[in-house]
Amino acid sequence: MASELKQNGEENTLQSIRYSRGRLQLLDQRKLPHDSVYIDIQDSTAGWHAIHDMVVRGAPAIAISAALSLAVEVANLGSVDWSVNDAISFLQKRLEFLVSSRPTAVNLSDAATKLNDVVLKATNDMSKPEAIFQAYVEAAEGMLIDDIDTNKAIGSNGAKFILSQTQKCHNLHVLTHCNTGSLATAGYGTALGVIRALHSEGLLETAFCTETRPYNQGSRLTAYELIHDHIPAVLIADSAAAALQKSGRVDAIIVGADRIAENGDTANKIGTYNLALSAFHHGIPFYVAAPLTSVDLSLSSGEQIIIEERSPKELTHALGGQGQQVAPSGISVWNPAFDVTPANLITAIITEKGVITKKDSSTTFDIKGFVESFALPLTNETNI
Ligand SMILES: CSC[C@H]1O[C@H](OP(=O)(O)O)[C@H](O)[C@@H]1O
Repeated sequence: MASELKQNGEENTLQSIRYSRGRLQLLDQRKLPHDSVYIDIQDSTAGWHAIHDMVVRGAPAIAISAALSLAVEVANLGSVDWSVNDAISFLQKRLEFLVSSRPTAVNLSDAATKLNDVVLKATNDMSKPEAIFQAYVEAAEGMLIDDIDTNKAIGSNGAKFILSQTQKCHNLHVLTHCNTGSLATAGYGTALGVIRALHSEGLLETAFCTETRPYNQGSRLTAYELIHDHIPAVLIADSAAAALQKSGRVDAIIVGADRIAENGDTANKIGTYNLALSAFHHGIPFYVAAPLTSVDLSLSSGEQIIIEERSPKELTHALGGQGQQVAPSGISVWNPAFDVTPANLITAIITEKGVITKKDSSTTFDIKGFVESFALPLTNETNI
């Protein structure tokens, strides 16, 4: 067993997840950009709270953090007088509990389903609880390691495709929303990974990032990442995004995803739909960048995606609910954390396996066909 799991090989302040077998630390993203504080996560209960309270956030990051929180719990169990069935039941119940921490990002339930499959397969091959626990831990660790390669493939595919679609051969101005970088993944990022790839190829003039109220993932996290990587960046208010597009200073918009339905309808941070509507009006290409673990083929359209509603305090108090009260007591609040952008407003979906475009005059995507073309396991809602 690897005693020290090397992740992206370098210590940096953008590492949302720090892991070695038996130990998990999560960067407390609620304290960024001012303080870089890591919290020790001892078990799946602590993992659940870290995800629910947005210590860690971002669809891939919450899936990996959940998986690893149970891995450290298992690694530190010590000797238990359990049967094989006890071990399976324990893992399945903890995975089901972890999935309940946040409802919208499918990556979390996708990871739980895959880990459950690993556990059941291990049961067939081995007859000791320790062996089943070992199989679980190694599979969870694999998700951490694989994510960075996935994100770099998304970055490369996205940069090539965006360049192929624009008349400009450099000096691109790209607008992004929320945070989809190293802080939302195991490293490098998805939509922000595409921006990193464009920058590293010398193709990017400016990355515009929205502040992304009410939780300010853009002003607190994406701006932090862009400054950290010395990428030329401009922060704008969410409400300035349409005016910026009207000014002609945006060549493309690229966002992440929390759950993509079979037809390409995409749930993402609240405000994404606004951007897509404005992009459509201004004739600006609108791209979604996400790993295939963000696809939920069990949903035919975005109508069925559950949208998380978060605390009113995120609006009535500054700093996403952590600061002073700014709205009068007693005001009613509606605070959906995500919205759904219909496929007809999305130009293309950039994945680690390639870019999904619409066929002919279709207004929707055939994601099932894309996934099957790689003979990949079909992603469906968790079955645990
Ligand atoms: C690559 S992260 C995907 C997605 O997650 C973020 O939501 P949250 O910060 O609430 O976890 C945002 O919707 C990103 O686009």
